[in-house]
Amino acid sequence: MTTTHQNQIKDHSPVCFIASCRLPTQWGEFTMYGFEDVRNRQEHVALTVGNIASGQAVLGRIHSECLTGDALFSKRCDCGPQLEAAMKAVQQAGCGVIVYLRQEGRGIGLLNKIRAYKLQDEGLDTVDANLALGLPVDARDFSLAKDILDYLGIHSVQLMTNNPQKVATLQAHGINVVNRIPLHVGQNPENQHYLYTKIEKLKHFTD
Ligand SMILES: Nc1nc2c(ncn2[C@@H]2O[C@H](COP(=O)(O)OP(=O)(O)OP(=O)(O)O)[C@@H](O)[C@H]2O)c(=O)[nH]1
Ligand SMILES: [Zn+2]
Repeated sequence: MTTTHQNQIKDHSPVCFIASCRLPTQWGEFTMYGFEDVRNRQEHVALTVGNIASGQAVLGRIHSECLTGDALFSKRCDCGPQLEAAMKAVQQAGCGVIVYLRQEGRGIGLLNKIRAYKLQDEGLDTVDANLALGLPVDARDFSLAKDILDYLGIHSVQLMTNNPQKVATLQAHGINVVNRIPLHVGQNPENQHYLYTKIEKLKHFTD
């Protein structure tokens, strides 16, 4: 199906709404909304529960794609357990949103992330591995999340994250982050150094 101009979220937005459906999961049912970034045909989704457009601050997470952690059970990171915890929390609250952005590997893509993982196997940390490849430490564009939240009628969130940059960037794009909810799950011996580097170099909250 081709994207039509009238699905565009806003005049200036590169994101188009395409379709929505039910998504039953082991934790309960979500509504899944599919979006397309017309610049690069990248596909993103949002999962919602309950009355998200009431004007109240909505419990939410902006999750970045991590094929290895979200789908392949990798212990190198904490992404899978964070996604699971966020989906459960939204279901328990009876209202909320998960915006799932397909910005794999902090935006460098899956194959570059594998290259970065190889350098980490040889001793570099998650930041220096990206730099050694001549790639940005973090190439994600959170403005897409703003456009998707706008489409859903959400202007204010209680954000589940440990990443101060994510909060700051969302605020800068006009999403009111009224509260940050720590999300410390999925620690294991394999991701100990990775989590340490996020705290030391990327200044993630330890709470
Ligand atoms: N380049 C690169 N990306 C990684 C690595 N490990 C995880 N990622 C990606 O990092 C993204 C998750 O970002 P994180 O920095 O772990 O956490 P965050 O989403 O910014 O912060 P939280 O909201 O607290 O989870 C996903 O896109 C993963 O694919 C790595 O070693 N190298
Ligand atoms: Zn991950």
